[in-house]
Amino acid sequence: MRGSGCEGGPVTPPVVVVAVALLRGRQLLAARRSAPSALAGGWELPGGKVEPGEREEDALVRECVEELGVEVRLGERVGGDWPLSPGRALRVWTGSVVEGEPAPLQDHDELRWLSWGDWESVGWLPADMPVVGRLRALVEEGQDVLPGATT
Ligand SMILES: Nc1nc2c([nH]c(=O)n2[C@H]2C[C@H](O)[C@@H](COP(=O)(O)OP(=O)(O)OP(=O)(O)O)O2)c(=O)[nH]1
Repeated sequence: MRGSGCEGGPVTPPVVVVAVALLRGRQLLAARRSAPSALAGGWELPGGKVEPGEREEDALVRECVEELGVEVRLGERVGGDWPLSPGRALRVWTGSVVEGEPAPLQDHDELRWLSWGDWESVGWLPADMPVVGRLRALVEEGQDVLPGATT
């Protein structure tokens, strides 16, 4: 299109951080970061950066093995790109644990299954707050957000 005023160079794709909202019924797993110091003590959804050449969903399954020691099955995407710091985007899926019990093996010093009424009771990292709100709305609407959800 002429006259668009877009004079910049090629757009650099964002660094993608993937995270999973693990649900057990209406309980949500929150993880408290242990590092770096600027983020330590903040609560987040488990996950991490996608490695070069890696599929996003594969990265998320890998991170759950490394960080929590569990196998997960992913469900639906929650929203689109959630803003992080400039040049970074957070992409979130729902999921459920299919094998193992989550433990804070790496990057976290505490895990907590938050019951439905307590989802906002921890100090989420700023980027996660709207994600948690969106997820609550989806569950409230009765959307089937989990893979092969049973009761
Ligand atoms: N995993 C995760 N990271 C989040 C969330 N919210 C949020 O702001 N972040 C930020 C914190 C970090 O700056 C960045 C994720 O980086 P990370 O350190 O967890 O990534 P990683 O496990 O791949 O670690 P590394 O290999 O780079 O050490 O995204 C979230 O819910 N989950």
